[in-house]
Amino acid sequence: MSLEEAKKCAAYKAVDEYVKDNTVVGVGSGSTVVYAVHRIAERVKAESLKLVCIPTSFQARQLIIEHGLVLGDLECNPKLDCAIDGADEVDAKMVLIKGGGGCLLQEKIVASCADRLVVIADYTKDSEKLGQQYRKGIPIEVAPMAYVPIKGKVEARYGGNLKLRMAVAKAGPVVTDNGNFILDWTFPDDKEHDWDAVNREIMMIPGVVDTGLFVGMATKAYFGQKDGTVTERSA
Ligand SMILES: O=C[C@H](O)[C@H](O)[C@H](O)COP(=O)(O)O
Repeated sequence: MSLEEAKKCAAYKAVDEYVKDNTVVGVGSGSTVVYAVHRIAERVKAESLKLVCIPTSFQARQLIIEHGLVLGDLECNPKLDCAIDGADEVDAKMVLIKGGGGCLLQEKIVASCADRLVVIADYTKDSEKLGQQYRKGIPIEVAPMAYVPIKGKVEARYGGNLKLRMAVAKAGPVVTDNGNFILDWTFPDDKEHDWDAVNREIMMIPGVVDTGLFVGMATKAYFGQKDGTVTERSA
């Protein structure tokens, strides 16, 4: 079974178990979420579900519109029943790295408004420790004018290396949906990190908009496996 099939199995299971009638659902970003939106649309049609979908990115907004789902926002729907989102890595304590696709800020805001954050991923995201499989580092969204001082401060405090994420089909850096830059922090993996404390400290640096560390947010994770089964982890 392909990696895409594994993503699909996890996404379908999460949608089937968590999306209920008359609820407000957060729609995450990335490649795995595409399968979740397909499944939500199938169920809305088959079961006449009444849902309002809150996007976490331009991509998610497009997916909601393309599938004919009801698009909402936090202004009208500040409380969500659940948010379904992908992750770049999930550790044994359900700490997540997110933002590989640059969408961490809106994802974290939407997840913080949801009763539950449900993660959907394939088996390559399931790790004992962060950094075990995802080697691109922890994304940190920053105000463009502050990227050099932030890089220096995080490297001086924690070590490792922060790299400005560069665009692929554009000259210069990636600019997020919110007009910011992303620094990818490859952190030293020779020691244990208290990710809650690290996240709080980095968030205090002026110019840091948010980090891709999601600590104490996810309540459930579904990992699609090579054989088509889905394993689960709860917080
Ligand atoms: O910025 C992107 C998001 O945090 C994604 O949810 C994350 O990168 C996982 O994406 P994918 O499902 O494509 O692996």
